[in-house]
Amino acid sequence: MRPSEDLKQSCINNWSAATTHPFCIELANGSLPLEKMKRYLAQDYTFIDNFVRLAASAIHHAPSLPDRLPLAHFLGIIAGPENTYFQRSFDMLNVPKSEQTSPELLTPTSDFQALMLKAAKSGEYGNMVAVLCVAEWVYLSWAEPMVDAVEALPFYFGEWITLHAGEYFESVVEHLRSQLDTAYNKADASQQETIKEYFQQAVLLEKQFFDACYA
Ligand SMILES: Cc1ncc(CN)c(N)n1
Repeated sequence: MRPSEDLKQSCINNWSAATTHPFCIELANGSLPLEKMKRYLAQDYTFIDNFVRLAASAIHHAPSLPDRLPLAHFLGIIAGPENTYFQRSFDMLNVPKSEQTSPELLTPTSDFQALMLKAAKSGEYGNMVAVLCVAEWVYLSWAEPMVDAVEALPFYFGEWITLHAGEYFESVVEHLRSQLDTAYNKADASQQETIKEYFQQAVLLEKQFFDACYA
């Protein structure tokens, strides 16, 4: 079995809770209360900031140019269409400027930021791709089955699904999984344990992030 699949199975309960979360189900059927979506968007925009920093660090530490380029390309999507999605959604949902730039952080948001910065500062590529892989793979897993619902949804729900589904996004997740598989296979037993801890902590935080925004 691929190491990434083994890692996922090692925390399958939290994985399943995150990828079938009522927040995602209600987003996809259009019944998610707008106050919850606004809270989520404001928290997630701060998540994106540290995600970009972690991805930049992973690009720097990747073993070769072919390993670097897919993530570099994906950063362009985050800086472009994904960033524009947030701006358009903030406008449409009347999220105040102060909430857009400096919301009071919920505990899972600050814990996730700390984990991303810790992974970046560790200087270990395996730790970095463990966290990045979880963040995108969890989103592919919940969003992909929901794509048929998109047409009937307002853009602030529908585009959040399409940004995390489809052939291109699948290729991003496949890239992160194969980078994680390789880094894990090359690591010694103690480094493998550390990679596993990052992976499991990131899955737990994905679940807690939805819990906190949905509460
Ligand atoms: C918390 C979280 N995790 C993952 C993603 C996927 N881009 C996100 N936007 N926010």
